[in-house]
Amino acid sequence: MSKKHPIISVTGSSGAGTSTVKHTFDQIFRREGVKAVSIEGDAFHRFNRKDMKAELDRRYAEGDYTFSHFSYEANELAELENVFRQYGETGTGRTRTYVHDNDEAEKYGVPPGEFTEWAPFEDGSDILFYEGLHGAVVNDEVNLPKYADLKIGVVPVINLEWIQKIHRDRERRGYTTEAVTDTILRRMHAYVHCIIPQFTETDINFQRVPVVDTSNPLVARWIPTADESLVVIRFKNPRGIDFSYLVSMIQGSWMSRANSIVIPGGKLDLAMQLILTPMIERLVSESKRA
Ligand SMILES: Nc1ncnc2c1ncn2[C@@H]1O[C@H](COP(=O)(O)OP(=O)(O)OP(=O)(O)O)[C@@H](O)[C@H]1O
Ligand SMILES: O=C(CO)[C@H](O)[C@H](O)COP(=O)(O)O
Repeated sequence: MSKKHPIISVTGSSGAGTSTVKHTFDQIFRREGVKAVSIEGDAFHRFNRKDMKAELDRRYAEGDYTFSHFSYEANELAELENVFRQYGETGTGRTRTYVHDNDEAEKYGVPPGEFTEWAPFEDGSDILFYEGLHGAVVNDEVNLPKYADLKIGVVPVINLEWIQKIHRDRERRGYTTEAVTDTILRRMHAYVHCIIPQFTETDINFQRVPVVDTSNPLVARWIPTADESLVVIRFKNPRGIDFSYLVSMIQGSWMSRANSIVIPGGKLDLAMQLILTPMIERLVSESKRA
């Protein structure tokens, strides 16, 4: 953790909604005059698309069916930890972009499935914002929560997460439902061993829960809307959280546990603003005094 150069990490599985949550953070940063530099977690994939397929084929041939983009070994996590550590110490660092589709290819001038060159963060930032798969990994090699000052989990219930991923990958990345289903299945081992353990490290988890039937996520005609869902917001350390204020400000919310508040899905943006704005303000004001 760093008082001088704070880091916020937002972790979620593929399709969980971390990019969507980033929009809310960007609104808070803009309103609070916070200059944030950001990392899109796929930048730290170890392989480009072609090499990843070759690696998958190699491992399958050896009988290893557990490898995927979720796996630790498929990502440069030691490099990510170095970036976190360097940013915490100096406010500098670097990142790149993994290009997923033709729209991004046009934007970055790099073909889909390839990386842009590494580039330094802009100078003079107040915060480093990470969103991706591995923002709170603790394993034998790295301890990312040690460097992140605020750790957020975006963890929709799994049927909803699959619906979101299927719709997003179909509409924005050109994959078929069958291809996305195969990807979900292939990633299951690493999902259990590499992704979900992070959500006990995170300070706050936002878990969207549909209140409509999602029994067969493979045939859902649309992603359950905000009004078709609730959100469970769990705080790892509830001390200091003014729950009575939150319940009074968020119409239709209630406490489900001493560390968890449940809100209507349509109030997620408001809840994030109410909860995160003071936390971000405190990180930045403390960094200015450090
Ligand atoms: N709170 C929400 N309400 C409704 N739809 C949502 C919500 N969050 C995410 N989605 C939808 O789910 C899909 C996946 O969201 P998003 O792209 O943010 O996921 P992601 O975690 O960034 O995925 P990846 O890590 O693979 O890039 C998108 O179609 C998005 O519009
Ligand atoms: O979204 C991802 C993980 O969250 C991966 O970056 C993505 O699936 C890799 O893309 P592709 O296999 O299409 O090159």
